[in-house]
Amino acid sequence: MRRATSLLALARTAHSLAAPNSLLRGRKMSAMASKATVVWLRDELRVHDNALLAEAARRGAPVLPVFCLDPRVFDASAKSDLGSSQKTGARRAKFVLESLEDLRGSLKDLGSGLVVRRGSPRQVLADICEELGDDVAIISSEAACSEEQKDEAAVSEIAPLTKVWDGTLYHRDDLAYIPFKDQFTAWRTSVEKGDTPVRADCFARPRDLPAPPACSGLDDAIPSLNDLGYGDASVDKRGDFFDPRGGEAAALERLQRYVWDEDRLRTYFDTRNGMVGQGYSTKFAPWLARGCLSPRRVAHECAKYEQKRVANKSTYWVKFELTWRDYFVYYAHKYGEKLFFPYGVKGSSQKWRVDSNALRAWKEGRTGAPLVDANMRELRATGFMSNRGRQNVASYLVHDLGLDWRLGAEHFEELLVDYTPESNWGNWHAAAGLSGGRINRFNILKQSKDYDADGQYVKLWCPELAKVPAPSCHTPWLLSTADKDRYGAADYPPPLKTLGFKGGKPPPKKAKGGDRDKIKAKRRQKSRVQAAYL
Ligand SMILES: Cc1cc2nc3c(=O)[nH]c(=O)nc-3n(C[C@H](O)[C@H](O)[C@H](O)COP(=O)(O)OP(=O)(O)OC[C@H]3O[C@@H](n4cnc5c(N)ncnc54)[C@H](O)[C@@H]3O)c2cc1C
Repeated sequence: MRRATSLLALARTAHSLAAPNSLLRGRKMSAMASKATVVWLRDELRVHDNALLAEAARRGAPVLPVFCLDPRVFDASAKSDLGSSQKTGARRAKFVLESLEDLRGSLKDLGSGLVVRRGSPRQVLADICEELGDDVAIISSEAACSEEQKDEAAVSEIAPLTKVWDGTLYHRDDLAYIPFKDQFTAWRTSVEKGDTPVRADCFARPRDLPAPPACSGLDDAIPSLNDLGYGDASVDKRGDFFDPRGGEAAALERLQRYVWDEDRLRTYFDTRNGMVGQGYSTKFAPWLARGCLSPRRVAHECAKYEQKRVANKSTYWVKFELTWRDYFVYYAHKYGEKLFFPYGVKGSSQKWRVDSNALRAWKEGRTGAPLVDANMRELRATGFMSNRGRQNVASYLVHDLGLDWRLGAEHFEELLVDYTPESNWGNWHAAAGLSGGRINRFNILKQSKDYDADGQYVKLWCPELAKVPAPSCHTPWLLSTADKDRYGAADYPPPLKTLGFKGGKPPPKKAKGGDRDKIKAKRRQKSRVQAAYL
């Protein structure tokens, strides 16, 4: 049942018209009667199904789309909050610049344009409003995370700011009467049982847009990677994860290729836990993250596929995964700044260790745990890691090494091309057991056996292990020195943490007599067997 007609929903669709203030004095603050509408774009870099452009076009006044390259985010020297990583790595910066080029082309085709300027949103938008004169209104999406919300508050001081909902599979207004439940399954079930629709009326790609008002910057070149201080952004091709090009055009090509040309949607459920190659999962995430692709567009494509080819568990499961994505958006909305607190939303009492050597080894893929190292090396070399990999390396950092999860989250924030604050920090919360749910401590050896039995993945990213036969490539510390030399594995690092033993520690050497000792000996034997994979 659709809930958009509820009073609460109506109140929300009426938008939040923030009180204007002093930066532009004397301006008549009426959004509907404004002379021009500035569309402040962040992660909505597309023209299909774009709620911001639809709202601006509806108003009829000249429309000026603007993107701010904020040096606190898009600059090689910008640091993460804890200072442990870059705020945005080179590959994501490149992806954003490509997306902006693509969007500018599409907007021009619609009779519009795009201003891209360096500076904080407050500064850039104040300058633009000053230039445009009186009666300017601004439209943005409604951010879930605190940094972006602070920007919104600053921008609302400049001119009337209307925030519209954009970017989720399920529209917030349709969920108005479904209380957000902290556990994913409970929340998803309530959404599905409530028969919440994915809105069928995706905003159509507009045929044209009101022409932009005269404004400097409409024809200026978009800054280059070099201008932002970045160097090399190349991608290692070993993973066969094509170098993802930013922009809506590339996003729609990927959708076409994955769903129709290669017919992979049919088997997604069975392949999604893979780690090698471009086709085991959709790889939609980089485009979804920057809003080059709308999740509703993906859901509608899946529905079309179900009608034309087949409807099965796989075709449902992509929508299921997009529900995870929504869950973290709503989770971030619910918990605000707590998303970034060390002890999470429930005040966990876990103590985190500080060990810069261990952290460096994890980041560089030198922990001596092959599955972890292979994944961390792939991330560093490509800007991508499979979901299976992310779960494992996060669990290893938090539960095996006991290090502060926020340092892991910041490293991901730097490197992931598909980074979003909601999905990244939310998933790290889940990995660190901070959201009140079951704590998933992954057994790295079991995971290696289950998902990389032939060692293909580990050998791809850890060339030192390329000649070690499976399953020993997952437990190189058990090889004799002679075997290490024979297989060329002598340079592979020793393990930071012994895997395969309960609690990560080898059993004590001296056994005492009696029944209890027999049981302990049996457990030890089991652990060794697990370690050796027999
Ligand atoms: C520690 C950790 C950090 C992560 N950080 C991010 C992040 O910054 N950005 C991001 O988009 N995803 C993140 N994920 C979720 C997930 O790993 C990626 O979305 C997925 O691997 C991207 O590949 P894909 O597009 O091929 O996904 P598919 O398996 O094809 O899934 C389809 C889409 O569903 C969504 N999705 C799937 N799983 C999740 C999930 N667990 N949480 C949220 N959305 C999901 C994504 O939008 C994805 O593109 C993280 C997961 C973990 C464990």
